[in-house]
Amino acid sequence: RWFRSHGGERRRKQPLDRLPPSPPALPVLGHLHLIGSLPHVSLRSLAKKHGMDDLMFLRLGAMPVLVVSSPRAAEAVLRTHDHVFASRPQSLVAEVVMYGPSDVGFAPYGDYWRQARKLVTTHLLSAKKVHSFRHAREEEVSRVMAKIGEAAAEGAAAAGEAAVDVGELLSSFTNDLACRAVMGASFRGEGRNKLFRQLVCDTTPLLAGFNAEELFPFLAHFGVIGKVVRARCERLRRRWDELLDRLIDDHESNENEAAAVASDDPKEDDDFIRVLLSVRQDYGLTRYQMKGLLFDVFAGGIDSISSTLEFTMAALMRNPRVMNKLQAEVRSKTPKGQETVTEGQEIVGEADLSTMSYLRALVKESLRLHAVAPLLAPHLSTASCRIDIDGGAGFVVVPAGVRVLINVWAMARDPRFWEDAEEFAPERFLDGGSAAEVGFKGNDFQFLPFSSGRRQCPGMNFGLAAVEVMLANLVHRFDWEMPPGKEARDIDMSEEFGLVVHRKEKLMLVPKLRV
Ligand code: HEM
Repeated sequence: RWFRSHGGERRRKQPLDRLPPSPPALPVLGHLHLIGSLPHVSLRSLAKKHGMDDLMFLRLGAMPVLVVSSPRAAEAVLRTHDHVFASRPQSLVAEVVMYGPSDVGFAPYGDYWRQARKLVTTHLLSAKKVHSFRHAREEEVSRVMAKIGEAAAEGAAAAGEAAVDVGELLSSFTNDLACRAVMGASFRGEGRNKLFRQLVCDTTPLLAGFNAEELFPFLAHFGVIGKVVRARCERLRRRWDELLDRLIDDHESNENEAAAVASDDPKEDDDFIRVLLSVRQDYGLTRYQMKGLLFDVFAGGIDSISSTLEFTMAALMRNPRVMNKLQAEVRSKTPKGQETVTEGQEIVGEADLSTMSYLRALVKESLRLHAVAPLLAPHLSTASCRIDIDGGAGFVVVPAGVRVLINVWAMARDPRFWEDAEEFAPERFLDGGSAAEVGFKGNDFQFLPFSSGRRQCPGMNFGLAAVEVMLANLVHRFDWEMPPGKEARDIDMSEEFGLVVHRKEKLMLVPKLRV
């Protein structure tokens, strides 16, 4: 229905329910054949090619999709009409693996999500709670520094070059950090950290979106695909249950803990399971819901931090000018002999980071060019919504039940909003720079690595604290070189799409102890 009669006896034609513009589509597939292995890149090209710079309406198989490609359209969706677009598409994977879903990330917009999110932001991921984990973070950083130190010493002793797999080191660091936050210092016992790491690796490919059963839901209901996916999800769910139930049981059966939980409000440095046990009654939490909330820490927190760190190290290697400036800042602000000593290692402590403005600008620049969630997580419209981004001239109507992909990657590289958009130049975020006022909080819609509005990442403080302290230490203690025969300018920055985008190629670097 494009037109309806309007205005009584004199029938004038008025536009009605004008969907956002759409490129030509094929039967059955819709626009699916136009999406390559990196959907954010394909969607940017498609929007450009057809001049659909703000909003574009697609059909991927049976799935209606709204693509948002400009800051003003993002503002309309994430701020003006946030309440309409704050839900999540439901899927078999979310239902089976995420307990309902009972986690925050995949829960549909509504009372449960509101309560769960309040719990998580108040008790698990608040700035105060993140600060209380600073010693734990410093200890985990010290362990990584010790490992790299050994590799550097081996390389020096053999007069050779001992390259380390930077991604492997960093993902084991963030996995251990998440385990420690969830279950406390005992997380290495029985190799629990390794079990979680394996489980996260096996689960994340299923969460990437664009699964066949979501694109063609009739397959999930009637076909063999549905059965296969369900069986796979149920196997994973059993493994999550086994690990999480054991941890919760251990916490519950510890007599001291039980007493503390019964009598006290959560304490500052309590691990997440203890916190959840202590607020369980206030929030009326079931065990399934507790497990759902813990799931988010592993699904949301591990890869996002390690991938950010790995892309940043790769970008630093390709830009020696920036690396030198960062090292100069970190080293001058934490001179030798004034490091924090943790676990026998001299490290840059978190207290030293507050004056490192170049470090903060660098993290912003890295997340601008390498947002680890380039399309955010998919949003879903829960009602029909009239969007007016053109001051009255160009309103469109988005129906209920449409999946929304916000291409923050494209906006962060758009020359209309950034000076020298493809340049890696942290200076733009420093005082006097062209993006000096642009921050992480979601008020600048051309820069949304943590999103904006109701569904904005609640783990931002947790994530940034880990990224900053690790980066500062990686460049403080070591100089980094390429393995023999390789040039830094040849480091391939290609990505692999998923719930979190990863580097396609391993980053192998040679650490040299700073002299
Ligand atoms: C550098 C690190 C991180 C980045 C760049 C990042 C980015 C994001 C993004 C882009 C979203 C989607 C927002 C949307 O759909 O509008 C998100 C959601 C979320 N993140 Fe993060 N994140 C990071 C770290 C973390 C950490 C450490 C945790 C938890 C420990 C976490 C927990 C979550 C949760 C629970 C959601 C879902 C929120 C909701 O649906 O209400 N994130 N994150």
